[in-house]
Amino acid sequence: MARPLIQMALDSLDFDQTVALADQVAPYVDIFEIGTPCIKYNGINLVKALRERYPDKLLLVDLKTMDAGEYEAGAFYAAGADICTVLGVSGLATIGGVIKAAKKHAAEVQVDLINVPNKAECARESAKLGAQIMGVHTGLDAQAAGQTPFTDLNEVASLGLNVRVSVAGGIKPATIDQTVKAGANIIVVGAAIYGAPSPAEAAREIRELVEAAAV
Ligand SMILES: O=C(CO)[C@H](O)[C@H](O)COP(=O)(O)O
Repeated sequence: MARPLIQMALDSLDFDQTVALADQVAPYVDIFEIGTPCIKYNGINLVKALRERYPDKLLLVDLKTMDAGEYEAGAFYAAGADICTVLGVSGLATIGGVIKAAKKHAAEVQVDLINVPNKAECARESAKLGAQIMGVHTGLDAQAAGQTPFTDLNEVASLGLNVRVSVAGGIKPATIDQTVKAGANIIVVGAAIYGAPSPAEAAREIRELVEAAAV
């Protein structure tokens, strides 16, 4: 089994803290996600800063675009994003717009299935349009209400679509094994790393657990 990629969700609002956190976990993660609150607060200059600082890392900008897909995402691809996210609930026109912008920059699109009623249908239609990554995602507010992404992950991963499946939503060391076994290709971790006493140690532990589960 190929090792799933590890995506660090950089969800701080502070520019310098975000860069410092990226520096701490860089040896252990494959993708830096500039989280939605972070990108809203810090803007495109943070994309440019992380692109320059980490030319070899994958950079995902969690725009969660809801409208004007090509217009909104284009600037972030131009600034160096490898992947931008678009909400599945936005509709196929907006998803198609982000895909159009991505193609202009040889970049990729993740459709965030958060709060999508029929995730299988949205994933199928988005894949037909050319979206490369389906994001199974239990958001922070849904987590606070006790929800997890695992049922949705099993459903989307079992569709057999020619896409990568990303999973986010409270992933922690205790759930890494089941996440890998369920077929996730990208594992997103935020609070379990940035909320740890040592984010570097937490990221190292996550990396070791992912490698062990993928054997
Ligand atoms: O996109 C997000 C919230 O909307 C977070 O980045 C995502 O949920 C990962 O963080 P955590 O591991 O803390 O759930």
